[in-house]
Amino acid sequence: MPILELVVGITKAYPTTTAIIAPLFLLCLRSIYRVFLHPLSHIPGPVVPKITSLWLYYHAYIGDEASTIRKLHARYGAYVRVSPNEVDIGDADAIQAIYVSKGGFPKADCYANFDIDGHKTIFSTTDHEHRAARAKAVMPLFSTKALRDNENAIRACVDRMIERLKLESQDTKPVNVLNLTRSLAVDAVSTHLFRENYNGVSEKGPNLSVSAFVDAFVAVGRFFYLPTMVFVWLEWAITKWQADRETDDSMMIVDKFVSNLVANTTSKSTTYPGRLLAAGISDSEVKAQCKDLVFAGTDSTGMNLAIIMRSLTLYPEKYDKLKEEVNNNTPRGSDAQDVQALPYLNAIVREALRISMANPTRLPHVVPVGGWTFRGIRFPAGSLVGCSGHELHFNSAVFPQPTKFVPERWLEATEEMSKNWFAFGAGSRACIARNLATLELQLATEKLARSNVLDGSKAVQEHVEIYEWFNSKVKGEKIELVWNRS
Ligand code: HEM
Repeated sequence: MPILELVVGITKAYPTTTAIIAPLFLLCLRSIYRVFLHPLSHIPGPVVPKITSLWLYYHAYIGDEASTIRKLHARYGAYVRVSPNEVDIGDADAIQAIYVSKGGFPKADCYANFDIDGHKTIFSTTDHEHRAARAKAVMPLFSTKALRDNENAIRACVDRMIERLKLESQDTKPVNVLNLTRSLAVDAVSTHLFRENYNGVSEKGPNLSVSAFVDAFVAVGRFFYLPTMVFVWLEWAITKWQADRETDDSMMIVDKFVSNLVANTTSKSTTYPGRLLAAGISDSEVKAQCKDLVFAGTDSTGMNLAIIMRSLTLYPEKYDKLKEEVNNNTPRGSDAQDVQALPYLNAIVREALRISMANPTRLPHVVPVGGWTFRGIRFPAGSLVGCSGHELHFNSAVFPQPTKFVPERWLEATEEMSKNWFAFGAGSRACIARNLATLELQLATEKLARSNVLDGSKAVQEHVEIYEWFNSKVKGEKIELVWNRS
């Protein structure tokens, strides 16, 4: 074995040089393998993400992942390799196989970074059976019937938010509507699913008390793709060295709220926690599942409703058209159509869900054993694939002037548009609460029109900029409107 003897000889003669050169040599070999020989080497993309996952970690962290990958799609086509083992797919026809058929491919391991207090949640679990037991228990609460039965209570939450908006709009100072819409979102979720109103709308301060808690979970998105071991250490270090009073207080408030909730719930109760307890889930896990709803239910719905308010302010002619539809419906009394049946109102809701980018990035799933072939392209078992709202919703071939708010486009929606609309994900792991979230948005949009509360409003920011994390974060945490009362 002369080569082996040569290597051993060199190592002994030059130990320091070998210690430096050997890892570099192995890195080079690994890079060559990843670029030219890896089972995903046929997928196009820039060289750096083919070689290292650090590229994806970096863009996820700084919050420009979705728009950066979008530029790559423009250059390389519908399939882009965004890390050594991961492909971003900008083709809505792939949704069926990845997310829908036979339950879709399993979620990627990195969802574990969204576990709460050491528990897998309905959202974070990658295990089909684990999810099924819990989802089956709570699913009846999200049915159209359950929502219809409780519509008046949700409507009352909307009414209270509009009253507060009216009050705040009397001031000459800008109103952060994102804070109000988040307050409504937490009230609607707690009222409907916990049968206990969190009552965020009546909080007087500039920031809702659960906001810092929600933002802490949103910020997990910066580290979404990190291996869970690394994520856990990083989170520990951040909590230790970057402790933040507001977040700690908010965490405590939410913890106390769900602890009381679970302590006062029996397994006979038909609420969200009651149904989970009846399914044999431990108290500690039920608390975590409820916290997950406070996070998921507050952030995305809040963001979408704030975008509706801002868009109606920016486009007064669309606001007038909405008012006309709603006001023509109201006098019909018991013959009035349900909000679900008002075409323009629903077009507004759908369009806001398209442009809001509440969840802009790829929803990564794992190609199962046996691999997957799509449009003649082979994806090996274990590789990660996924589609993103950013890529599908801003596809100008499907949505002309894609970043513009044009509800009218939904009045005659094409099949392509519906196929590319990915606001709630798709298939068995799509948003469990999409009916609830949609109803909240519909009722609030109706009330905005009926109350005339946006009359005379102006948008303060020219652009709303976001960090493109799994759940986007609005830079500055404000979407502001101002009323000219002079
Ligand atoms: C407009 C508002 C909302 C939007 C745009 C939205 C969006 C999404 C999306 C895109 C997913 C799929 C994530 C993935 O596959 O990785 C999802 C899942 C989920 N959402 Fe929502 N969501 C909204 C409101 C809500 C609300 C109000 C709740 C709770 C009350 C909620 C709870 C959940 C849960 C538990 C899941 C995980 C479902 C599963 O994996 O089985 N969401 N949501």
